[in-house]
Amino acid sequence: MDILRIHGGTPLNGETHVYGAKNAALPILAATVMVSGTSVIEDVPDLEDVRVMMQILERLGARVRWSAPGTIEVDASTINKTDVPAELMQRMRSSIFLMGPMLARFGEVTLSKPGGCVIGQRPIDYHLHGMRQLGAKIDEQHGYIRCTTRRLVGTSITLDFPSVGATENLMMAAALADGVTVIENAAREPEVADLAQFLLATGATIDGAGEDTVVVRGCSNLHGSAYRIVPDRIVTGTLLLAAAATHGEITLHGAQSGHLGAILQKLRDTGVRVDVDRDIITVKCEQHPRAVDFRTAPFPGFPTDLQAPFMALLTTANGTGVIHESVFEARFKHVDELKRMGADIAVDLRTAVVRGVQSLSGARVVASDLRAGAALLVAGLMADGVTEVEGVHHIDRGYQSIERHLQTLGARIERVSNQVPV
Ligand SMILES: CC(=O)N[C@H]1[C@@H](OP(=O)(O)OP(=O)(O)OC[C@H]2O[C@@H](n3ccc(=O)[nH]c3=O)[C@H](O)[C@@H]2O)O[C@H](CO)[C@@H](O)[C@@H]1O
Ligand SMILES: C=C(OP(=O)(O)O)C(=O)O
Repeated sequence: MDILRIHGGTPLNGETHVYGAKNAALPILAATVMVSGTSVIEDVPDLEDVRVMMQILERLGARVRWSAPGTIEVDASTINKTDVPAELMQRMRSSIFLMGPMLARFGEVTLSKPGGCVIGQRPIDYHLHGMRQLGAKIDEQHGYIRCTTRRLVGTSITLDFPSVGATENLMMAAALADGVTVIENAAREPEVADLAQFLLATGATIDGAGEDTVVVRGCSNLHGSAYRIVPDRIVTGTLLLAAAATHGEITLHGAQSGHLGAILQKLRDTGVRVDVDRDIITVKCEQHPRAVDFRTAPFPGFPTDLQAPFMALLTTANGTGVIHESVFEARFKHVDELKRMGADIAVDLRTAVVRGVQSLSGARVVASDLRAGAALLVAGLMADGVTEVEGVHHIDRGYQSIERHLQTLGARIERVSNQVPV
């Protein structure tokens, strides 16, 4: 087992680049199964989830390889299986993205319940309901989900909640369906728009992705293309928060500030200085941050994936901040670990009240999920003394070589292998 050992108290300083977004790369890699010809996907982060997606594609029969650092080539013409192995399904939430594309191209797919961060129940009922509306037959038995169709037919689908995954899955299925599909109350996250851009590059016809009504005109064939993934707004936000929390100054290149409106505004509200110049964001913390309140919400609201790292910043802010988590019902698992480090946080259902303390003190803590892990890294970087973070495999699902990335910004952090859990 790996741990991350952090000697806290050193301000982050320096410059670095932001890499492509996990949450865009994963559905786009899944979408390559619909393409006749080779897809070349650039700026793909080397993450555990990306490797699992590559394994799934390989097990289905596709030819998949890293053709250069950050570039994955997929030739899906050799796919000869339609069962997604259950052990790979369980490794991440994004395995569910095989449903729409496989169904659209082969008329059948067998999956099981996806894994991913345990931050709530995370049902897949919107995905299943939408696929049925498009004409799929779905049998759920013994933990397997068997989806079949003679042909998918475009229709009108209204989501009960703007689910990112359901919007993406249905958009992919609709791209090869007969006729027009209209998805209402669609998720507006930038990763939805990025998936649509990839599909457009392959010849699909999609209007409105990134808005709340998406219109997909089905076509009979998608062709190979090269596509560059959008920068990761959650990694960008995490680094900005880590810099602010350590009272440092960093500059991020290749960032998309337009995707970070809510988080940049909240950071400014704490008194942190944020400067944006095209794709460059600089953050500088000149004074002790003051507490702010926020509630998470679908895009363009405050992203739930940055709730935990922002909470870490608030633990030592001046005053009391109130956080409401409206997207997932169980996304406060980092709270007990932050409290072990000296934070003063009270939780009532989906609301956390964070009273700023003077300082955090390093401790051995456990990351229960990806962004909880990010919060503990931020906390460890700002704490007095040494923090050791267990559960690093969660962090590796979403942050590429996190210790090396933070080291380039002056952090005193190392990965220690073969540790016995306490
Ligand atoms: C790989 C990926 O892109 N993951 C992101 C995606 O997850 P994911 O696509 O799983 O998140 P959703 O937007 O679907 O989930 C939002 C809410 O809808 C509920 N829901 C969702 C689907 C469904 O069929 N039924 C249902 O009830 C969920 O339980 C949750 O409460 O968006 C989340 C919300 O921005 C982010 O935190 C995740 O990082
Ligand atoms: C919740 C997340 O990921 P996933 O949906 O892949 O579990 C995340 O990226 O914070």
